[in-house]
Amino acid sequence: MESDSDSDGSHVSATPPREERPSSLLKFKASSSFSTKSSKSKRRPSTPAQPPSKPQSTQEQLPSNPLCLPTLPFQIRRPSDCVPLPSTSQSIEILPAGYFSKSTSFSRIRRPFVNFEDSSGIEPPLDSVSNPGMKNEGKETEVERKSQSATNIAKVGNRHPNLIGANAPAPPVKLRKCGGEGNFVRLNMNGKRRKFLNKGSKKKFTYKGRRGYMRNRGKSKQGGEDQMHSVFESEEDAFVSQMAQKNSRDSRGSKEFDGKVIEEAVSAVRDDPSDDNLVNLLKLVYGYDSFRDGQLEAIKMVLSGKPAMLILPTGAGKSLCYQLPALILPGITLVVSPLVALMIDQQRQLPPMINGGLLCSSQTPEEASETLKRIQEGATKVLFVSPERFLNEEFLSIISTTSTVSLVVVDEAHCISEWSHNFRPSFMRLRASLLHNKLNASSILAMTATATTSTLDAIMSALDIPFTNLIQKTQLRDNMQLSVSLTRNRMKDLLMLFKSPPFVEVQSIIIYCKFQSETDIVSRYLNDNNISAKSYHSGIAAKERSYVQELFSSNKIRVVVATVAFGMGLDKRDVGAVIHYSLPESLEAYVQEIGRSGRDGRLSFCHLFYDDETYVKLRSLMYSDGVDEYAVNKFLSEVFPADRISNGQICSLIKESASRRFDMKEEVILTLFTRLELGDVQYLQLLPQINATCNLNFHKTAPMLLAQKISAVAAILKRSENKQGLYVFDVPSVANDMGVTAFELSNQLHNLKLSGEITYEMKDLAYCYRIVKAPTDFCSLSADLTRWLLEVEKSKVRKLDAMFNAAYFAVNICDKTQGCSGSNHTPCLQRKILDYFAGVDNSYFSKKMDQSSPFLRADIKVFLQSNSQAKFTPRATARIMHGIASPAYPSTTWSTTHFWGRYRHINFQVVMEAAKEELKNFVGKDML
Ligand SMILES: Nc1ncnc2c1ncn2[C@@H]1O[C@H](COP(=O)(O)OP(=O)(O)OP(=O)(O)O)[C@@H](O)[C@H]1O
Repeated sequence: MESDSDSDGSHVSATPPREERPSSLLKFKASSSFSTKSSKSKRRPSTPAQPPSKPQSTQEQLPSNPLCLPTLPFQIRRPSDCVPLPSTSQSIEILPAGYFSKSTSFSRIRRPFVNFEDSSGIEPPLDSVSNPGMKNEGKETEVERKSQSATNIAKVGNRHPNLIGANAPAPPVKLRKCGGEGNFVRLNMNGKRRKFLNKGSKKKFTYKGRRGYMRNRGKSKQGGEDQMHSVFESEEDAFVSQMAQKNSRDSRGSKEFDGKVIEEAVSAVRDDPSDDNLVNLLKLVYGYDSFRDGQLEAIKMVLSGKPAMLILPTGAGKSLCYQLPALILPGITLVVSPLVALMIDQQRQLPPMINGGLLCSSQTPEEASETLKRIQEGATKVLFVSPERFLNEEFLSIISTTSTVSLVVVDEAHCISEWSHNFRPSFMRLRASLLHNKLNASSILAMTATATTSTLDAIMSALDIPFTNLIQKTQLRDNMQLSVSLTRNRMKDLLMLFKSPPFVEVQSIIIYCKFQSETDIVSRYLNDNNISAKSYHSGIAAKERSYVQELFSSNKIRVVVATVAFGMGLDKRDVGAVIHYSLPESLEAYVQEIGRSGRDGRLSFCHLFYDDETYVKLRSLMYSDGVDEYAVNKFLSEVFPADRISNGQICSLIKESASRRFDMKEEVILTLFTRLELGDVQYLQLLPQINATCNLNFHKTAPMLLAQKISAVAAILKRSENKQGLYVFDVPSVANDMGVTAFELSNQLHNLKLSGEITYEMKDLAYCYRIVKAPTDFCSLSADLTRWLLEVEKSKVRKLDAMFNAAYFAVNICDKTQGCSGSNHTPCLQRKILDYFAGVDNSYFSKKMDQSSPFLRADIKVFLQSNSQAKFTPRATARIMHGIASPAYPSTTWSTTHFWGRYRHINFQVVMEAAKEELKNFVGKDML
């Protein structure tokens, strides 16, 4: 995305020197502030060079197309081509109740706020407190820091009360001496409740140290960019493991509580779930005097067995809404969460009398079986489980046969919806039918802080939650002061922000950047200016990340400069400011990220820098997941191979190579699979991913002799190729021949290995699925799937546009009659955010991208001619013109072309259309 050099034959360009910025954007008031730095000046001089090394052409690697794949490198579809297969801006007054508290935080600021629109408005740094963090960084004790922080906050204006609810600040939790074992209500194997034997024995509760959870997988994200999913389970690593171990060591070991008193309070609630009894239990368990807004309502709904949808702001206390019911309900509570780090954090925060467990795919088999054993023993009251694990047949059967599932909690429930900012295909597979039929779950609770109306619809219909059971409070806390400024020089402006009130006085700050490289540069710059900072992103070694988080959590460093990889699951209560160095990708992401601040209820400060160049770059990136019909068709033809389709057949698709062949990210492939499983017609059933290729070696008995005795060996010999003495075969194919599952075949191989007959190695991680009903009309199916994916892509672009619009509005359009002043735009940003969540269209600004360029077609032509050895689709060509890497066209190969990212400022769709026209001409000419 970043690179741009002249190095291939395509240096002969029809284009004059590149425009330095999107020209149409310049027409707008705000756009006068584009970075004046010429990107061209950074480029190497144009030298005739070799064309980029030949890419792995997606088409060349395909098997002959049994369906309607064209011979052209792109597809022009006509219905007759398809051969069916045989039968196989609102006013503040209308805002929701509770939107603004009577004492809104922004109205309490007494000091003038730094104004980035008018530098004359910037207050000089206060001499005495010019940068308290600078003096003793890493040396102050926590007490000193806290007292200084309190003084500083007081200097800024006032100590802000906890505005999240109507509650007074929470008193410290006082836990009494234990009168029983940790989990005073246990399940036996029948799922029935039984009391502890040592009830009332006054035995001191200690939390047993738990084993590490995850193996070190230390992967770094390709491309230097941390998308939200980069920190999800598939990429969890040693950091998570370390945190898990640390948490299990230090979370609960020293706490004590009076189990008998709590047990009595629980019994009282069971008999009569009145407000008084619940508040009494709240006090005993947490030490809090009252529930926050929405908590009591949600808890009562869950206790009454009704499915509930809960929308509360970040840091408002959603976790308590399942923790307390978990204590009261007889069975186990399952919490499905998208992020292992989040699960670990939530497990750590469980009160000591609630025994927690964790299950995720990155655990070792030993760790997972230990957790399962504890569940079977009834020793686990709340189980945090990743969706991948949750959907595993084995898990479902263990849970349903050994436990009573009282409650299933879907945390970050927006991940269920493809219209959310953070869609997870595995979440989409969580459905009410599954939860009820397979688990017999008594109750369901879905929770999120960020859901638009369409996301909400999707969640509630997937989980069968009626709208009467929606508990929705405002999606914003009002103790966050929101400011925004257009930046010409982000680095300089950032430093200025740090030197100005109120930021100069804030002790704990997170800066969010889009790219990993930015985090390193910014943190170095801050350190050079005596502000202690560390960078954090998924490319940093796990140990180092863990260390950075610890330094930050213990206030030994003032600033963490991070990508989105940091923060989810972070409940550091005293983060006083969040600065967005780059525009977030959506208002949902913005709300989540600023929600890391002010969790102690005090006023926090959130500043957003925006500039048009970053917006244009991000807008390009929104097209990196999209696919077109040509690719979907290829995908379908491999998933349902014409020669091998039979219902019930188990098949596999190797992830890495498929991703390159279809030029689709693995996540997109999984999304398609999910859609084929859960759409109107169920075409397939997804099975757990497996290593699909087996390399096997015989040791004791000759293969033919062994085959006479063992049917698995006979089946293997039939299907395998001999490669340098090794028998290489596809595991699902052999399993199909034998009429067993791949899992059963693996068990047989394992036994043969134990007997010394064979050794083997499994590789090539693959999606595994059972064909339920092969589609009869591939063409209309691929058209439907493509339409859906394009809608999802458009929705992502609209989200970014809405984010940009909000920032643009604040800086350029806001008339400051509603309480905004200087760069402080809390009222208007809050309104924009709430409008957005309520479904009010914010996308008026999206049309401002350039719609064309006189040189575009000519440049595409030159590009195609100079890379005639490769085959392109219109989308692949447009991606290169936008500088977007994809599995089949990686940046390592293609960023060397002169055209890489050259037309980023032109609407992607326009570039794609132009590419389509040129490809038609190009291929046509070639054929003459
Ligand atoms: N009734 C209450 N009174 C005082 N403090 C509370 C209350 N309920 C929860 N809290 C505290 O609020 C903090 C945030 O809670 P929690 O982590 O559950 O928030 P959340 O809504 O899940 O936030 P996020 O969406 O950001 O994960 C915790 O430290 C918790 O102890």
